[in-house]
Amino acid sequence: MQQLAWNPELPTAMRLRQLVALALTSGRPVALWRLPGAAHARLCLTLKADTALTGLPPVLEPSAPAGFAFFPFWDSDHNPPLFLPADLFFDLATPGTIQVSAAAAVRLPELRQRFAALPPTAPLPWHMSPQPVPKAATQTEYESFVAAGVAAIEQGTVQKVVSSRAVRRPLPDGFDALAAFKDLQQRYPNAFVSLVSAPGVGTWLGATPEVLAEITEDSVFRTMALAGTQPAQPGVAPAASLWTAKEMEEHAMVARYIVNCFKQLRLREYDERGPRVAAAGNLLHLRTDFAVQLNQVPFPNLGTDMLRLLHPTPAVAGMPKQPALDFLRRHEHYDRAYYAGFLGPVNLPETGSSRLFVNLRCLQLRPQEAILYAGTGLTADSDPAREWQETELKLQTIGAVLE
Ligand SMILES: C=C(O[C@@H]1C=C(C(=O)O)C=C[C@H]1O)C(=O)O
Repeated sequence: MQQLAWNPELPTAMRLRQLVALALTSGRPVALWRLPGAAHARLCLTLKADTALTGLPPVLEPSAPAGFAFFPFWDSDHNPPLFLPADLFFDLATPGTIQVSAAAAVRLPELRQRFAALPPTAPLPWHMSPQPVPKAATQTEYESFVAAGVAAIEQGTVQKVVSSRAVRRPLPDGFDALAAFKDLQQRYPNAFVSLVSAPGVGTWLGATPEVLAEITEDSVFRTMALAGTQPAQPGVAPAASLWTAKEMEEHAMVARYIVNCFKQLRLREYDERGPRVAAAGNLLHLRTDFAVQLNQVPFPNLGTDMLRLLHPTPAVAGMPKQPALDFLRRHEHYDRAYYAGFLGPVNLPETGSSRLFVNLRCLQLRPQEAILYAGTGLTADSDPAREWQETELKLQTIGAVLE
């Protein structure tokens, strides 16, 4: 990547808006994200939309291309796996410059011209999905779906299944996805906040608490089991919260699944911490963290291999995986699309670092409305009305930007 000055006279917010406009007005994919705890967002823009259609899960080795992965829950023609190569990379921590790939360097004069010609106040033409709007379950429908899940658990078909639903909400007047992205960063400093827009795929906005697979700059692989939910109580420290056997069991299944993935690869040297209580917006979750020192184990492809084994985890699908997926295919009755898939930067900005998150607490943008998504892990003790209530609580995280 080559670093160069990019319209340093423009205020940062304007430059960000114009870079997004450059992508959207020319049919190109763009991703914006802010890592948990980070002060600044980043942007990755791909010059050729068709190069983003990889059809495969991303490779996390340092030799793999740098870019942004956007992977659906179910891999299909309707919801193709994307990898946005970073032709243009903009880090809002260093707003005076952008980084460009060799392919973009060749086209710089044209890109600069197009950028300069963009009307600064035009509304942003976000990419919209060509798929029909997913069916939104009523409370009665959702509760009977949950009851079917509990029955499947009682019959022994599955041990755990994660039911979910979509909700349609009108967009407030003057809704601006970039302003919503900024709002999410302020509201949820510890979430992974993202805004992804790609032709033929649509536009997704989210603030997720769940790491799927990370490789940090200091060569540590990390993943987490995040499951078990309750509302945060004002004035009560998260660590003082009480958890039921149902929630502990729901969580333990995810932790055991991760340990089994390590076992399948014959990796024994991992560090496991938890369960601890983690706050995410208005909710508390049980969380167990796993870490592997990559320079102390003979597994150079651990990140790539674990990613393929992990997704979809029992935090979003169920246990055992295949019967749980079969149950969802038969009973869920809507298209999750990229909800409960995963997303995040690979080898970006540093070669050798990747940060992939489960796409939760998210919405999909449509011309006049937003589709919001939420799910809950079911066990034999689940009560349908309470599970509905839990999805309502989870919807509040992303729903906050529509108020
Ligand atoms: C499925 C969602 O969240 C997942 C399910 C949880 C649970 O069932 O307790 C908790 C965290 C996430 O792993 C969602 O937010 O939609």
